[in-house]
Amino acid sequence: AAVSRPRIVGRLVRSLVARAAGASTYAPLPPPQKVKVAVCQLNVTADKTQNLQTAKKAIQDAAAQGAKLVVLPEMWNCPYSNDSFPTYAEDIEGANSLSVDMLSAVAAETGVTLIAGSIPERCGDRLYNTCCVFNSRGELLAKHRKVHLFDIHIPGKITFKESLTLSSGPGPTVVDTEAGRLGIGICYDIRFPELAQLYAARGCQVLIFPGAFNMTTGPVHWELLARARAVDNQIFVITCSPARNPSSSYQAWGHSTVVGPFAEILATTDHGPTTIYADMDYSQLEERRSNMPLVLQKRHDLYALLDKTV
Ligand SMILES: O=C(O)CCC(=O)C(=O)O
Repeated sequence: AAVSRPRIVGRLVRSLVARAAGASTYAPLPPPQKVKVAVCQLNVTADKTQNLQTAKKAIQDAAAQGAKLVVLPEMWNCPYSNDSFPTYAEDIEGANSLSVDMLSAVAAETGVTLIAGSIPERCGDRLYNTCCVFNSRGELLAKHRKVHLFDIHIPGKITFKESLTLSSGPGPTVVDTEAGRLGIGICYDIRFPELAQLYAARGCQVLIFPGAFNMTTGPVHWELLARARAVDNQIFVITCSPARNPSSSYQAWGHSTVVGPFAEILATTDHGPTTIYADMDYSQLEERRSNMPLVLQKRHDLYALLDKTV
């Protein structure tokens, strides 16, 4: 039976969302020191009920393997298309969100911290591409609405305009969880280094990007961007894609990956449905940053990260 879903407003524990300033040195790191993460590269179909079942089983299996942090892909409950977003959208703040009910219940049942990829969110007359974060009691800790919409035109290759249906989110999302301090971005958000820098400056230990790159940009940019964000900020980076579904109009690149703070690949995969695991040791953050103290060596007299959100 589903865990009863208290009013989401009450569950959105905004006080847990770190609002610390974008300092020029890294903020102190909260516990724990080690976290096993599962990154679920789910097969996404046009059947929402099936997508929910697939996600639920993947989370349960990941928890049974000992994962404490579980990550789902971008748009895991619906096909990635502007036609689908309005149809599959749910009111996350409302009482009848099938996806949120399932996620909340399975997080509570398994006791994992759940970074629930993204789903199309309806709020009034707007739609957002939204990632929900649940704690091990199934409470919604935070939600990230994709900040940078995916509007691109590469002639003969790919044209996509999320802004036809979606609105962009208000800002960055830093969330303190039992699995550490996390900075959330969705797919295209990974292309903007300032967002990752801002998260690092606020003491995040891991940057998590549910995403669905494609067959044009995926092969060239997906891993490069994840490793670039990791090496620049000496931080863990997780990307989580849907599996490639041959019958889908949008061919996802797959290749979900976990990157360490030396930009080393800790776990990765090809494009099929699977779950990958990695053990993240947060003491490596201090080690890498003391071996190579980039944040101290920056020429703060020459340039600065301007955080306009505090
Ligand atoms: O940046 C890219 O190449 C792909 C981004 C994307 O697919 C998305 O933001 O959903």
